[in-house]
Amino acid sequence: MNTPETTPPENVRRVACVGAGVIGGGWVAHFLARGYDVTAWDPAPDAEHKLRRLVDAAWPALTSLGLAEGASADRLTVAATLELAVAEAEFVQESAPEKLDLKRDLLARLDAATPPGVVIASSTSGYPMTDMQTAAADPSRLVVGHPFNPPYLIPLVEVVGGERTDAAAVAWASRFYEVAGKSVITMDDEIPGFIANRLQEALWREALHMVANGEATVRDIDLSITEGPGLRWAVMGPMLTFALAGGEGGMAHMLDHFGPSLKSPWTRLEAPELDKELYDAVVAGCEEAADGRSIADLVAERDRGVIDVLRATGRLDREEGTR
Ligand SMILES: NC(=O)C1=CN([C@@H]2O[C@H](COP(=O)(O)OP(=O)(O)OC[C@H]3O[C@@H](n4cnc5c(N)ncnc54)[C@H](O)[C@@H]3O)[C@@H](O)[C@H]2O)C=CC1
Ligand SMILES: C[N+](C)(C)CC(=O)CC(=O)[O-]
Repeated sequence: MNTPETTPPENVRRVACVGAGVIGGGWVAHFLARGYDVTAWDPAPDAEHKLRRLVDAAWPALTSLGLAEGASADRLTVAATLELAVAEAEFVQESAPEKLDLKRDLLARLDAATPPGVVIASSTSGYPMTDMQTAAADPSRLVVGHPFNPPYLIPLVEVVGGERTDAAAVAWASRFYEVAGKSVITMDDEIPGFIANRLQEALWREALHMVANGEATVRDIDLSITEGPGLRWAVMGPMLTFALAGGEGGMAHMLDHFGPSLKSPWTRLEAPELDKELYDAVVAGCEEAADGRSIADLVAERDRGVIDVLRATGRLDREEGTR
């Protein structure tokens, strides 16, 4: 993959974002705030309008976090074609809909149009790159770079290659994301759902079971995390958090004490049937929880809250590469 044309991660100036919805738009906002020139492409007729609106909505939060020198929303160009978007890119982030055939064809098209040696990353939430890279002429430069919503505030990116990805492309992408201000987990193996989504989906599956069985409301589910473990998880992960549950004895005492409860029939990890009743209950519960606030209101509220948490836990003061 490493050809003479490959720009060192530290020297990248121009990034292309292909697919500019919730996540692609969030990536655009992030890269602009970090001082990159960004070229975007999305086939939807109203995509440019929506993208610029998303960037404008995110900009106050990004300004309050601190923009990179020279960063400006004016450094966004919306290209008329995919080919024009990637023609001068030094890195490409694909964020098109989560459909395997579409990703396969799109990555092949991106590979054909992008200059040699340039790494192309997919935002996929769970497809293994091995399954997405099958139609590309040069699959060696294709990697997964899985972000979290919104990519302009949540630091984590999970990076992994496929069977035909060159290890150099994975290393390059991981370093590039670090330089671009993200926290990176690089995986050696293609774990289904990666790491964080596997954890989130387990929690979500249990939540849906409880709603389906009338054991908890949508509000109960959300409150149980925001007023409970979620507060600790922003500071320490579930492992260290539970180590503290063992007092002076730490994790060893915690396991001796509570380990046997692992076998208690608390969970229902089989996925519940997402039938109309459950679907309607979850949608109605979220509308009730929103209590009249629009999606734009909730996005602004979430962004303020995440920034407060990042600030309160000292993450904004750390050196380059942590956000
Ligand atoms: N929404 C989320 O919370 C997260 C989503 N992701 C992943 O990001 C990717 C994008 O998801 P969202 O932004 O949520 O979807 P979205 O539906 O908000 O945006 C998808 C965009 O892709 C465009 N599009 C449609 N066909 C296309 C094509 N052939 N080529 C390029 N663009 C095309 C659409 O016009 C739309 O603007 C998916 O792979 C998803 O799994 C990753 C992390 C979180
Ligand atoms: C719901 N989702 C699976 C698309 C979520 C993600 O992939 C990551 C996130 O933002 O939580």
